Amino acid sequence: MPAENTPTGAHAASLGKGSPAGGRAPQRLAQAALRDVPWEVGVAKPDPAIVVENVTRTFGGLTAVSVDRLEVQRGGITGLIGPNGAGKTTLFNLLTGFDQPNTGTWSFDGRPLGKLAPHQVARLGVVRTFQLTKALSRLTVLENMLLGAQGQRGESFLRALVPGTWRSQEKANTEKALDLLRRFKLDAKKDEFAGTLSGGQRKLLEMARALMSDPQVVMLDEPMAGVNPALTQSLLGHVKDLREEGMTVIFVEHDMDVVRDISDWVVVMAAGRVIAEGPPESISQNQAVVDAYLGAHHDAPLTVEEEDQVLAEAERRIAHEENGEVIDSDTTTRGEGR
Ligand SMILES: Nc1ncnc2c1ncn2[C@@H]1O[C@H](COP(=O)(O)OP(=O)(O)OP(=O)(O)O)[C@@H](O)[C@H]1O
Repeated sequence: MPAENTPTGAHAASLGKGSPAGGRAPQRLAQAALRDVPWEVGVAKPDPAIVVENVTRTFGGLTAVSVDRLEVQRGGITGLIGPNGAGKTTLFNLLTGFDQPNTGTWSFDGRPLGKLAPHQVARLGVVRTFQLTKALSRLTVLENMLLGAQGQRGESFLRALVPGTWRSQEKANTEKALDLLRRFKLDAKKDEFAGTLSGGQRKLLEMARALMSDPQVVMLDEPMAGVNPALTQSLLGHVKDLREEGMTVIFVEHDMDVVRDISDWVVVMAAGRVIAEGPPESISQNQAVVDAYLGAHHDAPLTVEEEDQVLAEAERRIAHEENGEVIDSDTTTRGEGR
């Protein structure tokens, strides 16, 4: 059932955006559009922004992604869930040009996106953030934002950093960056090095930076991971705001409470495949999902081996984060951001 509350919270109100057609809140529009869609894998959506067909990606003998068909409804928030190694990040990498598939096609608004580089995909309106944030430690927060202004004239950020050579476009970019930093409450940090930000603030910067290119589709890879509870609420509000502004949001998340809270539709992956999709309330009723994911994650206590795995994974992630802090150029390559 659609929520009764109009989701124009403090965040949305602060944006001063008008309400969409018919005065109905986007959450209700997205949920209404999806209300009669059957809970079936690969099902057609009334107004798909993204359509994925027969996309496979293997690494050696491992099939990381094998998606026959997936449509993502425009203007809604789609949660992408699944156990570790299900292929969620690889699918993000493929859809945004950071990796190339073995087979398959995908499109945004009917335009094929295959074989495009990430910046070309971004110019067409599809951007993503990374699980491990890619804020560049040795640039200031504002400079990081200017790097996000892709697809616009005078885009060389180096030029934008040299006083006296700013063009109107770069001035506009700076104003836009400052507006976004205010919105994400990072304006006071604009001249600080991104490396001094907390993990949560980096997530905010990552999201703010993604918005510099005026995207229509925003793909967020674990936007809440590692963020303290106070900032989680703020991040959740910002994700809802993207929908308020008419954007299509796809996000990867492990926390089912978060998924239930903000998703209009949930897609479940396991072993590279989509094994279920439907509104959030359909997911916990789905036996395949319970078997592949929820049961394994939430019901059974961890075995000693599983605990060791969790600890090893945590150590790996911390090591990555520490490495991430010394990244000094935006040289994203295949498979990065995992
Ligand atoms: N560059 C790579 N080289 C080799 N194997 C890879 C590479 N990238 C991903 N894989 C493998 O592909 C599978 C899917 O990984 P992926 O990171 O997409 O899963 P995920 O669902 O995002 O997992 P998590 O929730 O842990 O982030 C995993 O088995 C992973 O080890």
